Amino acid sequence: FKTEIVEMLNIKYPIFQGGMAWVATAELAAAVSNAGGLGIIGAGNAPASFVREQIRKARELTDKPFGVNVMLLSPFVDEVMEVILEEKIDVITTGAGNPGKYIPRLKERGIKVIPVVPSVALAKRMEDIGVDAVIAEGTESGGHIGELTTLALVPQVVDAVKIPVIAAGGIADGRGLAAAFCLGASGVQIGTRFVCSTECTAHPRYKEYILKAKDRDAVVTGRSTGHPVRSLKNKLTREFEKLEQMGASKEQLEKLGEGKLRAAVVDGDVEYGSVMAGQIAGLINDIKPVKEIIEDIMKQASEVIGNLYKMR
Ligand SMILES: O=C(O)COc1ccc(-c2c[nH]c(CNC(=O)Nc3ncc(Sc4ccccn4)s3)n2)cc1
Repeated sequence: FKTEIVEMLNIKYPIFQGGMAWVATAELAAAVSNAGGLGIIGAGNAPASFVREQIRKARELTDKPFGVNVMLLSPFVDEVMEVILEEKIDVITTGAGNPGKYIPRLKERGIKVIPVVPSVALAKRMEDIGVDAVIAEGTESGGHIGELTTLALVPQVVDAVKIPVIAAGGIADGRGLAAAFCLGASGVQIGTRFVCSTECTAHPRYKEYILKAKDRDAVVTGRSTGHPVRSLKNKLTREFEKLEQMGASKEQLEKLGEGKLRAAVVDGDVEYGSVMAGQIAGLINDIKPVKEIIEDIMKQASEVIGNLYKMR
């Protein structure tokens, strides 16, 4: 599948690994890049020193291209961008905001910028300011989400912009990759599926909780704060729902959510931590090496597309 995005980034397969905060460390990103996808280090809310260290570690583990995801709500976003400019990273993705103010300096360094967009309007604005591609992420995704589904958002973004579109949200196997191609995407970004990989450094209890999840367990909390987040049902989400029903303030709700992703990913606190995962969690029932995950996706996508062809 030699798509535009494969050519642009000099990768083998049109598969990005989501730059998930706390989860997407150098080990996971390097494994994905070594397997032919685009591994992406998640900067999350971490300071510049952490990001520099992860980049150094990734460079020891792979000589393939890899990216860094900049979470634009991070208090350290400016210093993290400085590190990215200094370290001459090939490509960055961005999330949870508009990277507009950083584009000129990134482009002059030849760094490719691929923002996540939750709407057609933002996709168009991003194309106008010169980004290289967009990741159209549906509400099925884990973590901080928009309102539109992948099936509705992706074709509308594809029709609205000329730059390549990566589909994200609810994709975890070859059927999802084949579906994304049918909608006009040049590739996919996958998150939850890569959490359940051997090389992922998230706590084993976090991975187990995803394996046990069913289709309706990935619920949304925090809509009233303006930053809705999808995570697996547990005591924290029930606490969130109760507070929201009681009309708790934005500050109270954000206070409740603080540090909870780290508690889940690093300490394995799946009861009171924020076990961020997408609606596709119910499809994931095993922990496999990244190479196997990627090769299974490519093999199944070929079979599905072959069968569709025969059905004509
Ligand atoms: O016009 C604007 O500025 C609004 O623009 C946007 C609005 C939303 C998005 C968006 C949605 N999804 C993504 C990419 N995915 C994510 O960013 N997923 C995330 N998961 C956990 C995160 S940590 C967090 C979460 C909330 C509040 C504070 N910290 S970020 N970006 C991108 C741009």
